[in-house]
Formats: sequence, structure tokens, C-alpha cells
Amino acid sequence: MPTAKLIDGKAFSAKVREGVAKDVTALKTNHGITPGLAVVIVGEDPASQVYVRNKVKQTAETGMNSFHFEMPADTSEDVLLAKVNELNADPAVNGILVQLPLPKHINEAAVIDAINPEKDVDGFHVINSGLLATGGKGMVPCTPLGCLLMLQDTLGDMSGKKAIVVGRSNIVGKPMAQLLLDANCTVTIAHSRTKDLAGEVAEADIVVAAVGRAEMVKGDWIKEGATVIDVGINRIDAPERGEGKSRLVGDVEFGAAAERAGAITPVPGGVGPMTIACLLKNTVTATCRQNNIDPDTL
Ligand SMILES: Nc1nc(=O)c2c([nH]1)NC[C@@H]1CN(c3ccc(C(=O)N[C@@H](CCC(=O)O)C(=O)O)cc3)C=[N+]21
Repeated sequence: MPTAKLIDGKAFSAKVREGVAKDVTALKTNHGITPGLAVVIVGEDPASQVYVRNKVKQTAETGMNSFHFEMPADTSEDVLLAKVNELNADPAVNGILVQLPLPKHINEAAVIDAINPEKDVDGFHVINSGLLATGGKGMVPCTPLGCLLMLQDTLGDMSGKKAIVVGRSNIVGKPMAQLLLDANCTVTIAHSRTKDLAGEVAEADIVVAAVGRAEMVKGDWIKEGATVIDVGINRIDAPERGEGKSRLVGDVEFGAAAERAGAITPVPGGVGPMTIACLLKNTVTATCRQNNIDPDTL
């Protein structure tokens, strides 16, 4: 019997997007500015295309301009860099997202480096990761930001709590740890070589799982009453549903974890929708900063 409160990322993300839509209206009516988000996708990865379609649709729903560029998988790095530079120079574009991963022949770091940090709504540029690490005001990566908003909504003040982030990627694990540190948590970053992962997770009041491996964090590792944020979105075979069927699971063994956790995010319907909502929020933030507008005065 699950006892954990379900953290409804889908409902929360709708609220965040409502706030974004209000800000967009204010930017239009009070400042004559329509925020613009450019999404660039290279190649044909069908899973990626689903996310991009959702992003484009939700961008339009908030009243922002959405610019969508699909480039073939054999696009050269130079051609992609030229596209990024064109978007950097375009005043109608306030935010740029280049969908990752990129095809193998393209150097991802070079592409991220080329994005104007003020338009880097993913928060992946070294300037933005550096600002996050040093307490500055940069763009914060969307997935960790979405996780933080859900944690704050669930827990309020997190001062003194023990948090563990499982995973050390530049796009989730590391920035997540920085945000938890800023929220006065005591933070452990665990990874594939962590000696006693079960023991480390068992100590944590807050668990953020971002390893990208289906149900890797076991339910019986979770401390009684802990808050669990599951970043993973893994598609696994589901033969019980019929030939060739699949389903989505997170990085946490959800059923067993929900029997011990105080609150937990589902997959789907948890972190994923919040990631997109935070992308839109970051686009408004970027638009305000580029135009010297205080977002609190909108
Ligand atoms: N530069 C860049 N920035 C990204 O933010 C980025 C990226 N590249 N590459 C791909 C990943 C993946 N990603 C997702 C966002 C939302 C959902 C999402 O909303 N998922 C829903 C539905 C899932 C489904 O049904 O397929 C859910 O979890 O409920 C999923 C995945 C952003 N990414």
C-alpha cells in the first residue's frame, strides 16, 4: 500500500506555465516585447522529436514566439555553429535550446560554448554553470530548477536536511547539488562508483535520482518519510501489455519506494513536465534580463 504523497508534476507545471503566460502578457502590453524561444534539433531521433513537439506547442500556448529548426543528421558542426550565431544575433530570439545529444561527429561542448550565455535557457554554458557554482545570477538548468520548485513546494524550508543526488551529470546531477547546497542542505553526490549506495541513500531526507538506469534506486533503500524526486525517464519492455509494448519507468523502484517515502514524484507526470515549464520560465527570465526589466515588476 503506497503511503507517500504523490508530487504531481503535471499539475504543478500547469501552474508554472500559467505564471509564464501572465508574464508574457505583461511583457507584451507594458513593454511591447514578445519573448522568443528557438529550438534546434539535429537528426531524427523520434524520442527527441516528441519532446521538441511538446516544447514548441507549450511555448506557443504561453503566448511566446516559437522558432523551430530541424536540421538533417549529417549537418556539419560548422553549419550548426553558423545557425547558433545567427540566433545569437537575432533580437527576436531571447532563448536558444539545442537539443542534446547531438550526432557523434559534432562537438557538443563547442556548440554549447557558442550560445550567448544570456540566451542559454538550458543553463549549460560554462558561464552559467560557473555562476551557479559561485552564487551568481545565471540561467539555471531546467530539470534541476523544476526539481527544486517541487521540493520547495513539498517541504518549504530545507535547511539542515540531508540530500543525496544520485548521478553527476553536468545537466542534472551537478547543478542539482549546487541548488540543494544553496538551499542549505547537506549534500552527497553519489555515482556508479559509490561504495555503499544503499547505505548512503538510506541516510537521506531528500533523494534525487538522476542516473538514467531503470529502477536502479531500490524502494527499501529509502528512509521512512523521505522526499523522492525521480528524474529518470526510461522506456522498458512491457510484454504483459502485449507484443512489442513498452512503458516508462523512472530511476527509482516506484512501488516499493512509495511505501516508505513521505512524498514521491511519478514517472511520467513528475519531473518531465516541470522541465518544460522551467524552460519557458527561463525564457521569460532571459527576456527580462536582456531588456533590463525586473521580473518582479511585471
Ligand atoms: N538541450 C536539451 N535540453 C533538454 O531539456 C533536453 C534535451 N536537450 N534533450 C532531451 C532531454 C529530455 N527532455 C525531456 C523533457 C520533458 C519530458 C516530459 O515532459 N516527459 C513527460 C512525458 C513522457 C512521455 O510520455 O514520453 C513526462 O515525464 O511525464 C521528457 C524529456 C528534455 N531534454
